[in-house]
Amino acid sequence: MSGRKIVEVKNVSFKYEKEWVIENSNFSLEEGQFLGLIGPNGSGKSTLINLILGLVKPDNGSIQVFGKPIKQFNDWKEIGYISQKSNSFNSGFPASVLEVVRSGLVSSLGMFCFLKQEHTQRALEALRLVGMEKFSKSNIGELSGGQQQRVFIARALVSEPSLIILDEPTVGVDTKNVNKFYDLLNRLNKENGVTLLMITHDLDRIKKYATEIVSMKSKSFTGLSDDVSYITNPGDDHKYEDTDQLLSSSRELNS
Ligand SMILES: Nc1ncnc2c1ncn2[C@@H]1O[C@H](COP(=O)(O)OP(=O)(O)OP(=O)(O)O)[C@@H](O)[C@H]1O
Repeated sequence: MSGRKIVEVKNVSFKYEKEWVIENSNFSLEEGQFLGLIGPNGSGKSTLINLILGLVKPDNGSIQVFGKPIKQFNDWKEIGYISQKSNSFNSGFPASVLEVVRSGLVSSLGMFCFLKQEHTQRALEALRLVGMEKFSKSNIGELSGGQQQRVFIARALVSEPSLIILDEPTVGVDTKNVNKFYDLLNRLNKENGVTLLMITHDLDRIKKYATEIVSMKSKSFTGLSDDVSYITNPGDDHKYEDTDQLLSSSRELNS
């Protein structure tokens, strides 16, 4: 790992309405990490992602992405995003796997560009990386949830991002395919050097694969990275029973 910070959240506070969702918190992500973000429902994990993607603005504090203040950052093709809703096409959805993957080029090429043979080749290469090349002509809705998620990884990969952010991507995916999906993420991280930030409730698997685990707690983050501030709140009613156990056992990850 290079140690280069590609996301840096400093002293950030954020509220949608009256109540703070994130309060005076710090978080950072380094190039090459596979960072698992865990925490109870409603603790603010997706909100952190929305802040990093610039979809909502912090009330206080600063956010830097790839070394730039988020307001100045515009190289969005560097970041791929996969949500939990990606894998829910029904069988009638009228797009082929190849079309779905090629649509991932829109952010780098612009809405009205003409797709060329070269773009099709890039899409096929991304499908090959996720082991889905032979499904390129299939209708996306005909695939299983797990296969659809692999296609969405390919769609995120086609613009060659340095960072992929995943928000509970395995919801609704069967166990066998979840295992394959984690293996794929591991390969992308280790062999292709893609940095990963993944929200998950799957403590067992994330413990096995992540290089770093950060937990949302008390509107803030706790974790094992030196860069993540550890802030506790004795009045915390957001208890995540497995978190402490997970964190203590995952110390081995970094030792
Ligand atoms: N658009 C919104 N407007 C108002 N409140 C919101 C909005 N989105 C989320 N919240 C609230 O902000 C808090 C944090 O929500 P968030 O979705 O970030 O949590 P989470 O940790 O991702 O939860 P989950 O694990 O259930 O996905 C919750 O109390 C939620 O109800």
